[in-house]
Amino acid sequence: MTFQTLDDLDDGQRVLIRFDLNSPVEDGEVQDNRRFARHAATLRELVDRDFAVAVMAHQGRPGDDDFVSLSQHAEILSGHIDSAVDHVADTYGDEALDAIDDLAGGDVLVLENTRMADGELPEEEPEVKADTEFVQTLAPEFDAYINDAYSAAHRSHASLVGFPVVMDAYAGRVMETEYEANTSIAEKEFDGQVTMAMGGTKATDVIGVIDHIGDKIDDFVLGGIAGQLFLRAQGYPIGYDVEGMDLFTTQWENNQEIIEEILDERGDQITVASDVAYGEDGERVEVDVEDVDEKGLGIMDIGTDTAEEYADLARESDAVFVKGALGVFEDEKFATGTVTVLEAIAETDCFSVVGGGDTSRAITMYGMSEDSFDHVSIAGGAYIRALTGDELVGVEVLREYAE
Ligand SMILES: Nc1ncnc2c1ncn2[C@@H]1O[C@H](COP(=O)(O)OP(=O)(O)OP(=O)(O)O)[C@@H](O)[C@H]1O
Ligand SMILES: O=C(O)[C@H](O)COP(=O)(O)O
Repeated sequence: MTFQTLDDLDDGQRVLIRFDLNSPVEDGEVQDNRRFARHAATLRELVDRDFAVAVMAHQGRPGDDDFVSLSQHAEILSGHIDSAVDHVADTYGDEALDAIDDLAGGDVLVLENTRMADGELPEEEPEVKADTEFVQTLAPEFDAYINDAYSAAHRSHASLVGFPVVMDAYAGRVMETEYEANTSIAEKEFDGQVTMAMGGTKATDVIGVIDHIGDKIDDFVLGGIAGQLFLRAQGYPIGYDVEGMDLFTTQWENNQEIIEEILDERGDQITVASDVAYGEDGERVEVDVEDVDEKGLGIMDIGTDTAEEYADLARESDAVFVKGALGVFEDEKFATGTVTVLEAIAETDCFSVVGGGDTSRAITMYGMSEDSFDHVSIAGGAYIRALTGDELVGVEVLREYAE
């Protein structure tokens, strides 16, 4: 059985919804991003359908600089739905309960950062989370619980898994679309070539994907840190820490064995860069990997020939999945790899999914339209798990307790 959605819910009820509004915080300011826009669409529907809505979400992790209140998140959401969104600086205490009591149809209230609530952390079984005072106090205040936080659904925290055990639970619109698109790799049959372009800084994630779904993908084309580690494994003096960039040593130590295994068993499915780009005197310089003779090069992008080669492969593909940028696209000099491949995917009518919070930013930054892709995921860790076929506990509990 699958989960229930907003189509199964009668209008005008009192609902408790979980969003994932976890965002970059710069100098104390929460940065607006795609997560707000996506959840705002769900929220707009709930307001239009006259629901009284309380929102739960987390921001950062305890102890980190970005572990802040959700007051700014409420303001940003309000801007997106163009109607009032209140905030209460309490998670489930008296102040929160009073504010919930005052909610009428069409009202929206954002509760305080769920990770400030006793019982939200650590990760435990849904039935254990359901027994927390947090869940036991809030659940009776509402007719239904909605989980829209697909990108946090790999976490077994109270606000994500506890409520479906004790009350009617539904998937929100973001949960529904993300789930469908991200599991497509496991569930869809593609007629022709299936390509996966991967890069970014989290090489361990990328390598895990290759290891898990090698049978479903014809070609992996690599850039970013993972791409350089594969070049290192092939004997090139590439993929070593340079001053100011210590992304390689630990990820190499943790993955050397598996990279060598992958190259042994699936070498013909792996394509790495034949040329790369680095910075010198503020300029982009390109070099063939065969001509790199020192370990100290700070490689920031795949080269132009490689980018064209990857783009050609994308154009020939029936489906393309992307995780992680192929270069440091935030600097225009080093955006060639990422943008050339994304533009090729956007222009062809292959089935395409682009995942990863940072990577999906390149689409907006370089003037591409989200509509040119079948799906642009706002999830990082959850996207990876879905691609590898791993279950997401937040989704499983919605299914398990569906009526
Ligand atoms: N050669 C490189 N050196 C350093 N950083 C790189 C390189 N290539 C790509 N990156 C960086 O990788 C980042 C994106 O990768 P990341 O691993 O964070 O993946 P994501 O999937 O987009 O995000 P998340 O998993 O956090 O949602 C970009 O910000 C880009 O600058
Ligand atoms: O931003 C994310 O990937 C999700 O909100 C999960 O956050 P977490 O990694 O701090 O649990």
